[in-house]
Amino acid sequence: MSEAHETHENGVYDLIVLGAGPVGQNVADRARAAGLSVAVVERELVGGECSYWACVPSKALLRPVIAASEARRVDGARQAVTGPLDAEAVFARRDRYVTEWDDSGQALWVKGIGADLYRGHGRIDGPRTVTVTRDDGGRQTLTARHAVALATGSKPVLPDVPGIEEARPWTNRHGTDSSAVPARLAVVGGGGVGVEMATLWQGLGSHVTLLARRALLPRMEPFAGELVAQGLTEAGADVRTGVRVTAVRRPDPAGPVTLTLDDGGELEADEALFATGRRPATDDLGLDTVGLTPGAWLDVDTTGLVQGVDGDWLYALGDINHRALLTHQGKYQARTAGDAIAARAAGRPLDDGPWGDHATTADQHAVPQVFFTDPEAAAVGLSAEQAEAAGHRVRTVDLDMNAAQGANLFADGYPGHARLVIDSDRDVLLGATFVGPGVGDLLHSATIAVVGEVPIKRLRHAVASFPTVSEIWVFLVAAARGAGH
Ligand SMILES: Cc1cc2nc3c(=O)[nH]c(=O)nc-3n(C[C@H](O)[C@H](O)[C@H](O)COP(=O)(O)OP(=O)(O)OC[C@H]3O[C@@H](n4cnc5c(N)ncnc54)[C@H](O)[C@@H]3O)c2cc1C
Ligand SMILES: NC(=O)c1ccc[n+]([C@@H]2O[C@H](COP(=O)([O-])OP(=O)(O)OC[C@H]3O[C@@H](n4cnc5c(N)ncnc54)[C@H](O)[C@@H]3O)[C@@H](O)[C@H]2O)c1
Repeated sequence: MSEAHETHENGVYDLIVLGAGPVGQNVADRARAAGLSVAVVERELVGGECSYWACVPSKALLRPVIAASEARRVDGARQAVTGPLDAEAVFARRDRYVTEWDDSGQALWVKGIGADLYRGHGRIDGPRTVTVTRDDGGRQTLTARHAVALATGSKPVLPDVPGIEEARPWTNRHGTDSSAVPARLAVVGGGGVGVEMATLWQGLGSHVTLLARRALLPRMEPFAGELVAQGLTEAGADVRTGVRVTAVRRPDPAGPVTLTLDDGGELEADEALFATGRRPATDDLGLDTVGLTPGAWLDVDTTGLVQGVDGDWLYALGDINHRALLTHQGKYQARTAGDAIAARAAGRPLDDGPWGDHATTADQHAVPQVFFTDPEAAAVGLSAEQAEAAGHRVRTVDLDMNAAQGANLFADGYPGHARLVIDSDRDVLLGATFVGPGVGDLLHSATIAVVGEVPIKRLRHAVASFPTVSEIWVFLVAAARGAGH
């Protein structure tokens, strides 16, 4: 295998990675560990959207909101948490986690794994060829011996309604990098970004109105969105479902923004944050030079190879393949593809059957997700509706979380609910959903049960410690097996 420094001068690498978000970094790391030479191309900040305008700043900002709320759920601690959050201190905490939007540490990490970092906009220019255009207009051509991995992520979508551009709406960018609390914030969209942003800004002192076309968190079990809506309402937010925004206006650039709604009403706010979905960052990637459609999500096989491109050299990992717009799932795809690229480069056979080393089988069966709302909503695998739609014969087991004494000790009046979705034919879990304070850290137990296809009968022997929130498993499994077990 060639070393990076040998190839640097002529721009030839075993692997070229476009995008240095968490996904690009992981595929680079895995390929370097296997001895391949790697170039990483990044046009903005090394670390990507996740590090600077998505996962990391949102969770850095949300944690103080949730921590204060959790304290208020515990008698004795509640009396000590009386005032509002110190917003300035919360923003300072966020600034530390995003290293003041300075990526030099992450750039050093890329160099530390022995990859070469190219700063600029990367575009494919025919098979195995990438051009990098720097901010100063300078261009460089790189050639890949074995593979090019696209990991350029996604961008927010704004609805096509009159006045939207002039109204200067917030997206996830201002929603995570602002250091001022708007007195009134309209949040449009009831998916993950919408509910987390509503929780966060309401917690920091805004009066939030959340507008959603449908129920909140529509891809989860219905009770998840219902309990999250209830939590937001109790925190003082105005949650309105079944409503659409038809126009936006901000006549005075320094004044408020007004949203026109399809129920005939209007809503005035100081800022409007649109969390109305994502599109792939593939519009300016040179996809047309290899027969693909610019701006489209990229369809990949289980190893991450883009379908419809000859020669087994082009991979698309993370958000842009639309399998699961989640950092952890993208990193899993990146580790898998990095190993597959190394195996293909060395002429080794692939282990790409279900659950093999070179297969992203979990993308289909066991994607875990935690929304850091109050209460938290956590799910893995299929909801009951999704399992039935997929043709499984299913039964469900439902319990309020306060069936576990550990939950009550964790939070007085613990608000929460759990559901297991069980394959009636094989008696294994297809999915699990937990809603309640702190359930995010309960989720991995369910992920292991789903991935491991652990029979419900065997799960009886997975004893949860008393008195933890995890004890809900004991009651769920007992209910799943029926009386007498
Ligand atoms: C508000 C918010 C909160 C979220 N919270 C979570 C969470 O808690 N947990 C979770 O798992 N997921 C979360 N997500 C989703 C998560 O952010 C994405 O799934 C993740 O960032 C995808 O990683 P990626 O590496 O594919 O893309 P990105 O992180 O978007 O990185 C892509 C990189 O590619 C670069 N790039 C793009 N085009 C080019 C080009 N032509 N040339 C060179 N470089 C290019 C970009 O500058 C960027 O640095 C959240 C998303 C949002 C919006
Ligand atoms: N903690 C986490 O894991 C986390 C947090 C935030 C986001 N994410 C991920 O990031 C991705 C993007 O999240 P998102 O919330 O931006 O997208 P999303 O697609 O999950 O939700 C967008 C919502 O906006 C609604 N919508 C679309 N157009 C609309 C319009 N014109 N008016 C009103 N509503 C409209 C949709 O019905 C949908 O409910 C998701 O896959 C999400 O899972 C993850």
